[in-house]
Amino acid sequence: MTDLLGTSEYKAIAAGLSFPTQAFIDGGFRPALSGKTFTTTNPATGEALAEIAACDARDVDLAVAAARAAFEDGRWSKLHPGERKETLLRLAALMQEHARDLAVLESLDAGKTIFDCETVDVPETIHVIRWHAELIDKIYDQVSPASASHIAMVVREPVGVVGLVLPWNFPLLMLAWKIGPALAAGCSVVLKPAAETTLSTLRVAELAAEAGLPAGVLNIVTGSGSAVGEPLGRHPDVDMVSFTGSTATGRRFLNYSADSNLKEVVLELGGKNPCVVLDDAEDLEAVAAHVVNGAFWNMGQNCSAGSRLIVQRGIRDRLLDKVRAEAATWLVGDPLDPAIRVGSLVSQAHFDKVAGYLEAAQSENILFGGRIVAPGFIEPTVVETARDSKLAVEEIFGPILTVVVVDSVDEAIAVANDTEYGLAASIFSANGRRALRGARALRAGTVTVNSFGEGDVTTPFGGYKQSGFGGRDNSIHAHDQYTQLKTIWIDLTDHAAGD
Ligand SMILES: NC(=O)C1=CN([C@@H]2O[C@H](COP(=O)(O)OP(=O)(O)OC[C@H]3O[C@@H](n4cnc5c(N)ncnc54)[C@H](OP(=O)(O)O)[C@@H]3O)[C@@H](O)[C@H]2O)C=CC1
Ligand SMILES: CCCCCC/C=C/C(=O)O
Repeated sequence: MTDLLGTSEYKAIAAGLSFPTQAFIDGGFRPALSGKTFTTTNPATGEALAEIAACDARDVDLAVAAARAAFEDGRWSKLHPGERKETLLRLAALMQEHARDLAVLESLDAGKTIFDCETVDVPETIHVIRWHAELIDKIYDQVSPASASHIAMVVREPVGVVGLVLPWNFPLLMLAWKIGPALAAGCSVVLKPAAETTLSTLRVAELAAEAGLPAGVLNIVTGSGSAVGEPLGRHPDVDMVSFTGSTATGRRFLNYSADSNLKEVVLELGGKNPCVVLDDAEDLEAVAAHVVNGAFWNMGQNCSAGSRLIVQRGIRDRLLDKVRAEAATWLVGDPLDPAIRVGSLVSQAHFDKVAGYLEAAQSENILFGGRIVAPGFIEPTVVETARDSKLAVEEIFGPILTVVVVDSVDEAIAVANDTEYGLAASIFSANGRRALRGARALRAGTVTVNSFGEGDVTTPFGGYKQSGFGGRDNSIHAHDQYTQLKTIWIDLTDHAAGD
């Protein structure tokens, strides 16, 4: 467990931080070709943090060309897997050395609490990079059951140049979920961080260079979705794109692919994830802790947030008392105060969007919270509502939990599945058989029983329905995104000898 510092010590670290602000292309930091920049701010204070290179399609072209050259000459793609592993382990070690600075940088840039950055985002990011590094020299290819006169091999090859487009809610962790397997597999990467949360990504690029990652293998093109994300999605020399973000933007990437070179597209999209509590659930304090964590962790800015509580009527009152008590312990305030669990929403624009939902909640039955604490800061809010209300149906991506009361297990599952999304779900019951039947009936990529969570790096993460498709992040299956299968048939017949 990380030893946390005091707020003043974190502020002192923040004041002394240094970090790159230019795009990272072909092994070096450089301004946008246009010379333009954009300002990134600390959403918790509104203060400007840095001017960052505002790249466009011409910078994307440069980065893709660098990635292509690196891929084709094999400086990374053809290295022995064990050598790639050593480089990635050096990167993980450097990130560990600079873990505290990375945590503070992430907190400043995204409004995330230092508590989460120190205890989850940064340690988990390092763990994920290490895990994929360790995996890569342990994956074997296959020999198929062909006849005695043939050998048929099935070998994995890196896909080539991959475009990775990241969201702003877990900037470091999503970077690790994507570059971990992509680099381990031998691909070259052109990565676009979300404009709001670029700084930690650039710092990792700096550390990657220090770790010995060859030039051109990891390129970071900074800028907006329209100026950088779209040209990357449309680029004819990008072999695949792995995207995490909204369903609307994911849809665009399919169009970009269809309109360009039919690049592979892997989408990890939104969610409106149900948390089903059946009336035989036990230890309601523990259940409430999971419910509150699922709904309010990272200010609810989590595609797998348990944002819909579906509770059987018989247990409603007792559970909601516990949920209220638990939510009251989630203090809202300065993200650099380690006692704080609810920091700032990521940006003014996102705050405005969530505040709109809070406004809509005022005409519903608010059970807890419901206030804007300060610009950017919304207190955890629990609101009872109809199953088809706007609040219960749309992805809010903020600290607002909806509660829908049901009368039976079948109704609970029906309400849970009545959504266009299918990323994650939870079910709570003391009866193992009921819980497992429910787990099988819930249409979601990850279902947790008597807990909330996304699993860990060992288990695949991705969605059913409009929560995404094309592959999974995390686990050995993540490598499927970044490799393709080649069949090599060898005919052993010696025609000259007649056998
Ligand atoms: N699944 C998840 O984890 C996430 C879901 N969301 C959901 O999406 C909502 C909107 O958030 P938002 O930031 O707008 O999410 P987006 O899906 O728009 O952003 C995700 C990434 O895509 C980029 N992008 C945006 N527009 C385009 C485009 N036209 N072409 C190519 N790339 C593009 C963004 O760039 P840039 O931001 O720099 O412009 C960012 O890097 C949230 O309120 C939430 O509901 C948001 C983030 C993560
Ligand atoms: C420690 C696991 C954290 C998982 C966060 C998953 C979020 C994904 C997303 O929002 O895209």
